[in-house]
Amino acid sequence: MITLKKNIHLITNDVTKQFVADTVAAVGASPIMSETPEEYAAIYSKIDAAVINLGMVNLEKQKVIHAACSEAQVHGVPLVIDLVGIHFSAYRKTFALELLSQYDFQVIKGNYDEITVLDSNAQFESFDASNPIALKTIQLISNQYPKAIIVATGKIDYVCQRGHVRSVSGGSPLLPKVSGTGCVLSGLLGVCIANASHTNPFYESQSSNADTNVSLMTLSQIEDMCKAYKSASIRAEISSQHRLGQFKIDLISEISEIEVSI
Ligand SMILES: Nc1ncnc2c1ncn2[C@@H]1O[C@H](COP(=O)(O)OP(=O)(O)OP(=O)(O)O)[C@@H](O)[C@H]1O
Ligand SMILES: Cc1ncsc1CCO
Repeated sequence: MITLKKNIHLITNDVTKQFVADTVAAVGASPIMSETPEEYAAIYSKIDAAVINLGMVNLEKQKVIHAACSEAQVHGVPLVIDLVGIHFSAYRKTFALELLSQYDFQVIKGNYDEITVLDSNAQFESFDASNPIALKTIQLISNQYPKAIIVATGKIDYVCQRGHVRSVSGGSPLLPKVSGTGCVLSGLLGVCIANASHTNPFYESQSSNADTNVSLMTLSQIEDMCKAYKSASIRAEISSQHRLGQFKIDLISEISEIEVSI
């Protein structure tokens, strides 16, 4: 396996900026955290993937995110969106749906509650990601966004595109006890999609009749990243002897051992 040095633009929330930047750097990519649209034309000519995290949006940030997504589409840069907290407010949900209707995201990621919001018929009202999402629901959502790979995280991660679902189980129960471990995964999915786009003609053509096999190859790469992250968390749990603060530190070290396949 080869790891390429990729530039990843990350717009994330204030709670997780450091954690996400550290883990993207840990797998050998370069995090770029700019929230200055004036430099996006220059930056996006050198970017390999962008990750948009909705954790702390406000009007100003909405403009920043629109500028980034527009520039990404101009330069053919693959986009990941992390739907942090969209089940909590109509404001955030409306903005998320606006982005999803205006831009093509290669990966749409959220915990069960966040992803379920994309199904207008869903009735979930639970606070955390402990409710197993119905497979039917995620398949339905993935059919609504056929160009995207849907990643619904929790005790089991579901990775889905056009009705093809892969499930990834395992992982440390300490993961949901550390704030930002979902944001970290979306950063890593950005690295993954940056490497996939390097060898994957799907992203060059962006045609609606893209070869299904190529698309499934990317689905497998995303699945592998989810698995690698869960495995890293188990190793961190063991080395930290279940001590939560130490677990977070050890998780960064274990993430640095992940090799990104291309
Ligand atoms: N009970 C669990 N057991 C094992 N792994 C879990 C469990 N819950 C979540 N995870 C894993 O933790 C990571 C974060 O998932 P989670 O669904 O908690 O994200 P999140 O709510 O988006 O987190 P945050 O918003 O704090 O970044 C994922 O890799 C997921 O697989
Ligand atoms: C944005 C945000 N709000 C509460 S915790 C957190 C970071 C994990 O998403």
